Amino acid sequence: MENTLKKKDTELVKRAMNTIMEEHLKLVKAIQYEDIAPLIAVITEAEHIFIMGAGRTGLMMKAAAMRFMHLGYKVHVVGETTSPAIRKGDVLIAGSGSGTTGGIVGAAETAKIVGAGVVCFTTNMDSPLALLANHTVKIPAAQKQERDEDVSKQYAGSLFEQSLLLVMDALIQALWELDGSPASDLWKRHANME
Ligand SMILES: O=P(O)(O)OC[C@H]1O[C@](O)(CO)[C@@H](O)[C@@H]1O
Repeated sequence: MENTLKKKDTELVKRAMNTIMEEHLKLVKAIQYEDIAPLIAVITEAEHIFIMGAGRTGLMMKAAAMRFMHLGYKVHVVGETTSPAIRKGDVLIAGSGSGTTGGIVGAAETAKIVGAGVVCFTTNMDSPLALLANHTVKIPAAQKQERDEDVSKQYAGSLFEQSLLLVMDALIQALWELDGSPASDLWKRHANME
């Protein structure tokens, strides 16, 4: 009996993983990579990179911020105590599935006022954040309150949040390839106090 249950649960988890992977395989084909390409110049030319996102979206953005630091960029996570003022010549990179999260839209407005660039990753091209941004990358995933099983069977913004990390990592991988530094150089920047 116990073994049958374990087998059933194993199959359940395996099926869930397949569902997620199938959603990603479909999503990566729908991404407009031409919209991501200009970000290579935007990021390499920025004096400081400011990273922002809320909730789970914010956790993915923080993971990307860490890699930008490993690559040697001057990067700040908006809201952290050591994050300075954004200025002209800097860029704000914001992730928001809905594109309506108040603090992020407010930060994008501030960035625009001082003359900094704004990049956003969102599912919603008509959102206030997308309309404010200089560069908008559409992640073709479900919005957090959209229950369209054809787009995603996962809860809320999960597909968006996972894809955001993958897209940011693809961008970071491309930046690393262009940079050409050996992994040992990046490794020196890893935190040695954790
Ligand atoms: O990606 P959005 O739409 O800005 O939402 C931010 C976050 O808000 C939440 O709804 C609650 O924290 C999360 O699910 C999501 O990651």
